[in-house]
Amino acid sequence: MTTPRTPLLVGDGLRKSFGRTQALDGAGLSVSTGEVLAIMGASGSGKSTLLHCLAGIVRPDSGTISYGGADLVGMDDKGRSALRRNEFGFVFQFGQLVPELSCLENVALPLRLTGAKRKPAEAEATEWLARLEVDGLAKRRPGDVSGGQAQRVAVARALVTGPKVVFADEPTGALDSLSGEKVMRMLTEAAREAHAAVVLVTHEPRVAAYADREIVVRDGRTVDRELVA
Ligand SMILES: Nc1ncnc2c1ncn2[C@@H]1O[C@H](COP(=O)(O)OP(=O)(O)OP(=O)(O)O)[C@@H](O)[C@H]1O
Repeated sequence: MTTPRTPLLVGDGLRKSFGRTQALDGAGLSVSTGEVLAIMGASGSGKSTLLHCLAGIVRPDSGTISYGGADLVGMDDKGRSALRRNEFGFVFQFGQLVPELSCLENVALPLRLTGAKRKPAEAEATEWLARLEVDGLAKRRPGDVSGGQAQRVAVARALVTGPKVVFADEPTGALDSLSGEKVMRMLTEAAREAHAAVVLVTHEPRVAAYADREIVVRDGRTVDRELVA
């Protein structure tokens, strides 16, 4: 899993301020197809801002981001939304599932948004729920399942469109350690099988242990884990 591969997503010299707070001060990283990369660091160091920049959610003040050779910083909002919808998947800490929809409808939603008809979308969603071992919850609403189950539904939803990159921001942050381990194992196994890269923000070493490689963010700058004493 650690053989060198062609970088898929590369950020370099990224700077971003919110008012007088400098969240990023020259951060950079690269992730390759099929690679699981953990971004670690203390609270407020800039991890989420870095992930949001790389995912095309937040535009950096300066620096470059290349995705498959395309310039993500210079791309217009329409192009960035299309990329997020078609090429990226997202798993956040909590609250990402639509409460009014069933778990099945939640997983089918990204496919529906890309124009798929209800039946094939739900058939695909059913397969993903089964892979994440939550197919028994298909008809339930997110509010009626456990936190760990909801995160596995969220992982199914992130992967259902066959994304090239999955961005996961503290995906186990609201879970007990046992449920967290299960979510991480399933997320990384499913992503590896699908040859998707994973960019994972976490402050927990146990969670980062599922990654192929770790980088650390300190005061808005990135350092390779191997170089950190
Ligand atoms: N939308 C925003 N508006 C104002 N300040 C922000 C915003 N987003 C981030 N910041 C600030 O930028 C800095 C970096 O925040 P960021 O969320 O990226 O850090 P983090 O390492 O992910 O933190 P945590 O582990 O606590 O989630 C912090 O000082 C934060 O308060």
